[in-house]
Amino acid sequence: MTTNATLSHPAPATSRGAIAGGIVLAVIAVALAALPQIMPLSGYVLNMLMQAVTYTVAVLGLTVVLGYTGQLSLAQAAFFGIGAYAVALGTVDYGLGFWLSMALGLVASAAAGAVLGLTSLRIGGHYLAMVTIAFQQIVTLVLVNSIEFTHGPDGVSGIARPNLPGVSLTNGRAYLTFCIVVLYAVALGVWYLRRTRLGRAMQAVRDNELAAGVVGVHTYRTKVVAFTISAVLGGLGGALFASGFSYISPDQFSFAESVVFLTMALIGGVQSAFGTALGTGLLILLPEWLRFLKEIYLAIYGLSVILIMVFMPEGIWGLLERIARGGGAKPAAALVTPRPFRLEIASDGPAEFLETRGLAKHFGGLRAVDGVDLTVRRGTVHALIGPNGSGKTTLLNVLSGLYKPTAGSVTLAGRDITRLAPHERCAAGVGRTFQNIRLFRSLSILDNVLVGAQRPGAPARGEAQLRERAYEALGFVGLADKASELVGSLPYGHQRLVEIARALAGQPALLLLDEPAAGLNPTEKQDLVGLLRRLKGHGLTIFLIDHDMAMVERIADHITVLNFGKRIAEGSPRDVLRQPAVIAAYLGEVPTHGAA
Ligand SMILES: Nc1ncnc2c1ncn2[C@@H]1O[C@H](COP(=O)(O)OP(=O)(O)OP(=O)(O)O)[C@@H](O)[C@H]1O
Repeated sequence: MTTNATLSHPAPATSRGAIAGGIVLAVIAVALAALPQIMPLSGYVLNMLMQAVTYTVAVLGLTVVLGYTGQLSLAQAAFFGIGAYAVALGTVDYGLGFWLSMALGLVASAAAGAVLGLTSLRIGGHYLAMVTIAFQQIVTLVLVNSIEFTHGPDGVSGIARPNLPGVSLTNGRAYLTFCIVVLYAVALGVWYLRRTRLGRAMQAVRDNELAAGVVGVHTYRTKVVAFTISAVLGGLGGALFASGFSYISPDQFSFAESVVFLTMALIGGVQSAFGTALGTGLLILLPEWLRFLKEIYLAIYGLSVILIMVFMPEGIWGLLERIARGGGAKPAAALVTPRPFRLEIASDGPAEFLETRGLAKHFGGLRAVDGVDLTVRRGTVHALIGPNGSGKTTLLNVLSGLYKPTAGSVTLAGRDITRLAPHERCAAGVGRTFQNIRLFRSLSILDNVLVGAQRPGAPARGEAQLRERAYEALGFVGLADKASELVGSLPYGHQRLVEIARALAGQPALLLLDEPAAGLNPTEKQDLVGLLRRLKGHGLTIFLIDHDMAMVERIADHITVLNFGKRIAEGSPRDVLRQPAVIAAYLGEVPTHGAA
């Protein structure tokens, strides 16, 4: 570990390929924006470009909700419809003007998106996707059947285009340029979002929701925000679309259109704003290019889509990125000398740092944890041991908030944390690692640790401080030079260290480790013991589960033994490991004396 407090700010590794790619993109972007002004475009081409641009704005919403946050939404056409009908009815029936109508449409889309996101509290995965389909169908039914309000299947015509101060957008070419500028702003925002605290939280939820909560991400709120942003973008795309075509009807916003939006995002590469734009453009242009095939064109179109999806699961953009990276070559490491690792742990408060009283967790009739009283003293290493299935991991899950206890209480530094959610416990100073490593696999090592550093209430604030903190934690575990590598490319032992660094970056006061030595070789175990001793030296309280008795004996100040969910022994390693009840529990023999 470096002792001098020097930190050269980590510049993101920028390859020549990325710069070249950026220049190419910028040239294409400027050329596209200038196209309507410098080239005579037929009405047909103008309409196609208008559709591509307004659709892309809406499909970028899927990048946020599905690409970044991993939540499948099949209602994007419904939000597109809400935005479109707000502008259509607002301008045609109510004389509100474009801007006010659009604002109302965005508010309505945001509200509907937030409500959909709120349902994720009760349900998730496929069921949540079903709810989005139901919402889509409700919107379609309203558009078709509320004839008085929406004009029904006849649709709305004569939708006006807006004006900007000093600029008339009534001309189709001027309006297209305006839509392209809006698209650029949205695409830039979505691209940048990925690099922000919120974007990292979203990606953490996508990669591992359980771990995200434990490292301080408010997973529920993150999903609601993602749904809301996605809905607003859907509404914005729809509002621009309605004015662009001056006529809309319900069939343009049906479930089939939601599937088309989803296909566009997946084909291009849903995890990237550029990929989404590429996929949308391609799926609008492809049918036109294939028209010369006459009656078999639909079959070829369908086949192309299937082939892209099967052979490019990350989409076309994902493939291009992989090629640009040189077939998986490691990105250049940032030259960073981390500051020495610091932990700011309050030294006042009760010596009994973590206490459980009568803690129980039952799964139906199975008493996995059965009325456990536990006291972990401040600044000690406390080990929890016991045979397989004795309830150790369940106890740790109750302590970190992943399981609600059936009975009993948990107190941290005198504060009752029994009812707190995982992210709130993290904010209270509880960090943890998992028996089966739970990292955010598509993120870099640095981004994994940044998610830990940005937990609510952590001292690190701005992006620079967060990076500094993340590098400190990575330097402590000896991985600062690998920060920019993808976490999935690391060997198993190093992945365990990244999990520890992620927890440490959040400045915990208590670290819960679930079998940290599992799968490590003897040298790595030796290093782990050294690392835990150094952490103890920083005043951290450590509560760990492990099966390696030699390691536990070397590192632990105190041991608690569980069997069948009950505490059967407690004390110093020397005493506990020699107790007949403990030996019997491990060897499966019936003790001849009463249990401790
Ligand atoms: N989510 C769950 N639903 C039902 N039963 C569970 C659940 N989680 C754990 N159990 C059961 O609770 C008991 C305790 O399991 P737990 O994983 O806590 O044991 P452990 O001591 O950590 O075991 P190991 O050392 O093998 O990891 C086991 O019988 C297990 O099958």
